Amino acid sequence: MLSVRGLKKVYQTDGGEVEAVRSLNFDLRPGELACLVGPSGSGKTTLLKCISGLMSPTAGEVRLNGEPVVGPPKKMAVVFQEYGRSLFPWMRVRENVELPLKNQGVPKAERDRLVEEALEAVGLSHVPLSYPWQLSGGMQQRVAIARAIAYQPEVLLMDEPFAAVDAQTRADLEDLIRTIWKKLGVTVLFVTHDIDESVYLGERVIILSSSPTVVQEDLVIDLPAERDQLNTRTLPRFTELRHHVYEQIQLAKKGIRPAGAGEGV
Ligand SMILES: Nc1ncnc2c1ncn2[C@@H]1O[C@H](COP(=O)(O)OP(=O)(O)OP(=O)(O)O)[C@@H](O)[C@H]1O
Repeated sequence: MLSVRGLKKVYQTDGGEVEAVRSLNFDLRPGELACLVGPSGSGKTTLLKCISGLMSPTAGEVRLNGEPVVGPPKKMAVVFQEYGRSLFPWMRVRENVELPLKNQGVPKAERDRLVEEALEAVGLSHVPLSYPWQLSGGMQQRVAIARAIAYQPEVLLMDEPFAAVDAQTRADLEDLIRTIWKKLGVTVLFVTHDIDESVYLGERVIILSSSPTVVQEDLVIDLPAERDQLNTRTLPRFTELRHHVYEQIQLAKKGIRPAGAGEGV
């Protein structure tokens, strides 16, 4: 469904060229939930900007359902880390969720239904008339998630969406993402700094090398599909996978790449 081929991004700065991403190759199948981890500065945000069509790559391409991505695709939604800046403070919760649908020309009755369903899915049906600043950080991030899913995307990109919320809320939001993902069958690419989170959430973890970036490893997460915060995290296999991802990131930071890294799928 989503294909990244030979993706390269070089930024032009006053200090010269910065090669953020050298050559990235991977594919996401329809309905897959993949996490993306890598050392700080390895180009995760750069990659998401290229995938979402917000920025053009220097070379290579992104394809969605076979079509090259040259601008923001209709069937893609993005949730950013900074919920405080991504919601409009002068709009009520339901208006924030409704806005992209309005912009798309979705008729009023259908908008109402989609907004209601999305708020229900994230457990916020009781606060449609609140303003974002009247809600906790975790609730604001759930509004951002509701806005993304109301839009009925085929692909949901998430850029460290839970980095700014407390640990307990984070655990709840992780479970919310898995529930929504299963219910909607949406393809999710989830960027995180948190190794445990990547293993807990993903069916796959794509580990990036340090800059200039290639795929260090593309790891299948063979944990049971039914996951819960207590039992899954205490499984011996969870510990093994977490250990493995951690080790790869440490190697990536030292610039050590396993044989075959960067060759793609
Ligand atoms: N607009 C820009 N202009 C110049 N260089 C940039 C720009 N954006 C990012 N970079 C550089 O590209 C590299 C990758 O940055 P990017 O933000 O994509 O990494 P990241 O993996 O998301 O980082 P982090 O995990 O710290 O959020 C870094 O060296 C960064 O300094």
